[in-house]
Amino acid sequence: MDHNIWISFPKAISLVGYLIIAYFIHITLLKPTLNLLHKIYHYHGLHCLPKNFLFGHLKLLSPNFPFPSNMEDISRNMYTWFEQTISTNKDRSLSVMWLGLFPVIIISDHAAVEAVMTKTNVKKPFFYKYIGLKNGLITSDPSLWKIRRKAIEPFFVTKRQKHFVKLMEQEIREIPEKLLNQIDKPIDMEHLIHTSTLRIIERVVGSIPLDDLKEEKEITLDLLTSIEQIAMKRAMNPLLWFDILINFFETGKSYLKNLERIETLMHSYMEHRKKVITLSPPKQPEEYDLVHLLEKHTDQTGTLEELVTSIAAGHETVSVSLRWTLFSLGNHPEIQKRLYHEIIEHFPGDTPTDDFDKINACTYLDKFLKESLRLNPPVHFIGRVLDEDVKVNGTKIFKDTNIFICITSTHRDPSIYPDPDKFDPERWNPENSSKIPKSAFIPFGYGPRNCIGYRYAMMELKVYLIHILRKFSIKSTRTSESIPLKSEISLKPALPLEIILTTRHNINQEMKDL
Ligand code: HEM
Repeated sequence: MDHNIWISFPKAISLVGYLIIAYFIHITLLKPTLNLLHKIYHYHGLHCLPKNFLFGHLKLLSPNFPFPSNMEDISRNMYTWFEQTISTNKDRSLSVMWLGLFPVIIISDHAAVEAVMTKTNVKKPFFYKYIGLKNGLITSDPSLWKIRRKAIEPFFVTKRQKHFVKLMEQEIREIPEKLLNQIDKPIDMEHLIHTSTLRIIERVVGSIPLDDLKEEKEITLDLLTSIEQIAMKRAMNPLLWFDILINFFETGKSYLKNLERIETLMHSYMEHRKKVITLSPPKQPEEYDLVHLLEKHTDQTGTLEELVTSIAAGHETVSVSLRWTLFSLGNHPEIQKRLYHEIIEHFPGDTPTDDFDKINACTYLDKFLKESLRLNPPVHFIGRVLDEDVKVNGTKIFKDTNIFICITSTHRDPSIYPDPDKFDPERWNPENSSKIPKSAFIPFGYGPRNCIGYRYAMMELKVYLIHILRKFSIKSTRTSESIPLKSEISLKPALPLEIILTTRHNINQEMKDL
């Protein structure tokens, strides 16, 4: 009897071992494979561009696949892919992007946006992590996101915008002066605006004086641009999805090095900030920067994550929007004239533009900017992964599916925006705008994970426009339609947005000219 027990014990041990291995295989291999097969079967009937059975749309997006392609090709193809997919989907039902065998569901209809983007427990798709923002607000998972969002939200409330606008004014009032040697010839203000928006956000969130650390700021711009581009390259090539493999590619190596360099830079910004604050500590509560606030709620790692997130999210988006708004003005002299009138009525001569309430009284400026953000949203698609199944336009989207919301398409829905390609600020008159569903205008996202900096962004755009427009009249060298677009993480013009600035010597003369 005893003998039998001793024989069955090792057997029992091996049985448990087999069960553990079987469970492990089930969890790591079998379950995900079955889930994937189920999704492939479920989504294969949805609208999509012609695809390869195994590689899906990867060759369309990344022409050298399986080898890394040139970034310019990927970003242009990506935009073209979106355009063709949406334009061939007449009823705005769901579409699919097939990254190999992996489906990404594309939505654009405002009802679908409402169904997906109002969910709170959302994760971001896998490729967001390539942007290098770690657990910063944009990329963090729901549990950490809730804590950090609650902590950071007070920093961006309206009361603080009144202080931000004063800081913005300090930088932006210098811009017309800097442009004086560039008048009467075609220019793209990309570098000037890009540097300037970075200087402001670093001043606002990290107390870095506008003129300090010039070299570091230039390097930051280059590094963030390069990381954004490689992130897109990684997303479009499954071989680059694995951290372990990117080390075998030159771009992968330089990407990792760039991430390290950004971290080092953030440390040096923090060091510099310490010195600045010791020399001149903030006097009023509104002068406290974001780092002050973060230090109360998180450790040094968390503070750095949020610092780099707000710097990355808070300069390029504003910069691209501003370039588009100036370019659009240069193509619409009538709109420019009306805006100019409004601006000089509220801010004649060199009146400082740091009066929050007066800026908000410029209602046409607000409508004009909304129209510009509708037609040229700097972020043209955003991603979601839901933790529950959701029914969208009659089709079930399973939990854990990658979903892209295509903002450019949401903003050109003809049933919401008649004559959608027309640049028409009048759409935003109260009697018209009251008919536009909130989920149909989403340049700053929608729902709980919307843009935390949207008031800041709108205010900054307004201050820039007031300063530039009251000093210069603007003509564009091309039409908006002739500018090809490319899709990196943000949507960018693939050609310079050239404008010609002319000094407004004399207001009366200018009125006649316009
Ligand atoms: C015109 C300028 C801007 C545009 C078009 C824009 C657009 C967006 C969009 C579409 C999202 C949602 C992303 C998603 O759901 O995945 C977002 C999120 C975010 N934006 Fe902006 N943004 C702008 C300016 C700013 C500025 C100035 C800041 C900071 C000062 C900022 C900080 C953030 C942050 C931290 C998030 C993540 C919010 C969260 O998940 O809780 N953005 N932005």
